[in-house]
Amino acid sequence: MTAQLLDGKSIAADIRQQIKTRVDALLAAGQRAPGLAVVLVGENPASQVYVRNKRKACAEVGFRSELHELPASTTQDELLALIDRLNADATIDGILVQLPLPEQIDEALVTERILPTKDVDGFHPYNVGRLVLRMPLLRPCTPKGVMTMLARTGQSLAGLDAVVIGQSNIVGRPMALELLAARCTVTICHSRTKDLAEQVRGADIVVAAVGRPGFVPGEWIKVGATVIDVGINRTEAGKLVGDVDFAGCAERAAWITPVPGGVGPMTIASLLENTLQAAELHAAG
Ligand SMILES: Nc1nc2c(c(=O)[nH]1)N[C@@H](CN(C=O)c1ccc(C(=O)N[C@@H](CCC(=O)O)C(=O)O)cc1)CN2
Repeated sequence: MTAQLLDGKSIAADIRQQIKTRVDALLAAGQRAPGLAVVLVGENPASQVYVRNKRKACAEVGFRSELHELPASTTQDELLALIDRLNADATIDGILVQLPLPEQIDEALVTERILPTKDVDGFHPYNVGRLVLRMPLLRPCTPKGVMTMLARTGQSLAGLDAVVIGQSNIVGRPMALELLAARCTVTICHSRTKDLAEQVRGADIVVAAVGRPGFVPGEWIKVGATVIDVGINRTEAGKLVGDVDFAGCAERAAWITPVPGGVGPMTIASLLENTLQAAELHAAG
């Protein structure tokens, strides 16, 4: 079997086109463009790429975005003060603080400072709590993008066995909640999981989000499974690779996401959807 590609780049382009159409309608109705504030602390090269890609996508769909670049030496209080100002800014519908943050800053404290209705990353406990309680509002971008990709396969997820490898707050844990809400039977695997290969071998859907290049070999994949690779690993040669052995997994899977060009672009597309949703929430008062 050679897997069908879940082409995140083209799915994200479709979503951007739909959003641009909705923004054009807002503008035609005399409303302002949605506004996104992007906060970047430090000089992490990967974060600089992601922030640039996010703002480029904003421009393409007609959002207004503003970049707040702070030095790596920024104190926690300085960052919290900026967030307070952005929370109070009525022209800002969404606020995102690019992660990771320098070690002197508590990411959880920063995340909780963002108004839940401006939390377009969906990381605030309020928004995660709503996901737990099946009352989703603003959903974490990467898991939301994965669900959009899974919908494109046309398969019903109800009753499927899903294995999520990785338990991070921004991917693994909310990913498991999204799959549970879609009525999958979900297993979250992590560094202490016994016999990981056996867990994966039983999965109809495998989401790899461990940050280890080529971690999931093809021999672990059930024939006909769907493989979602969230990994973004840069090799010594500077090549981007995912968390799965793509060639090996593609021989057995029915569907697979590429890296690059898979989940990454969908993360940004979901951010745009969240920002438009936040703008509509704010316009509704
Ligand atoms: N505040 C946030 N920080 C981080 C998030 C997040 O959702 N919110 N997620 C990740 C990084 N991330 C978003 O910021 C992200 C990663 C990758 C891509 C992407 O488009 N990747 C491309 C390749 C890009 C490249 O050339 O390196 C692809 O996979 O095709 C977008 C967003 C951690 N931080």
